[in-house]
Amino acid sequence: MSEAELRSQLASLGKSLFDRGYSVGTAGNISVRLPDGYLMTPTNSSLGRLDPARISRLDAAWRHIGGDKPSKEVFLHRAVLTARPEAGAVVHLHSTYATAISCIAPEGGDAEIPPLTPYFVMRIGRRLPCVPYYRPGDAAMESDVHQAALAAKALLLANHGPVVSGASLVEAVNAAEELEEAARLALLLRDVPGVRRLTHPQVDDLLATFG
Ligand SMILES: O=C(CO)COP(=O)(O)O
Ligand SMILES: [Zn+2]
Repeated sequence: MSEAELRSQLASLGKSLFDRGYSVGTAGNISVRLPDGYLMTPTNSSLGRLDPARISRLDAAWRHIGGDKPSKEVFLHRAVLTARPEAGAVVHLHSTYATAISCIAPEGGDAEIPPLTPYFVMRIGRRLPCVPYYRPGDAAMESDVHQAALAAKALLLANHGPVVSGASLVEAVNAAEELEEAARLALLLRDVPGVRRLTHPQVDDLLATFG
């Protein structure tokens, strides 16, 4: 896809996420890898009202070279995109249920989202690390996020929200939506007795087929 096409896809997917309540106010940010740099949502912008022409442009060294000032979470996106060379995009949201899980999960450990349905396993995988709390935009988070991203496609920022990567922008958005649904199911069924999880062989089969 051309840069112009990616800019308009970013604006329309941002609006779609916003319109369905995955992001409120100016929460969340999205980055897309280009052959010679990155696109990033501008800081303090609503995902629902992105102007394709004003989306921030960074060069291959992550310097701001065009558009509005980039998200304060540049370090977060850089940590994930450098850890995962196959990733083409990163979506960070404050979506309600995944954020709720980020307030329960052990800092520095893995979030307990049971494998209840195939699509969570297919889109996110086996692990969901929870990076210890940092102030939004704190450059000090980069190393912890990088470590977590080496081990998993998606992670949680403690008491903040989910960060999801994908091979393309569409795949990252799909995975972020799937994570939100899995988090919602996990909380809905948290204290319900007799919940059936996918078995280890079922999870292995999904990862071997779609992983
Ligand atoms: O989600 C956010 C901070 O974590 C939003 O920050 P920005 O508006 O700088 O992208
Ligand atoms: Zn945030």
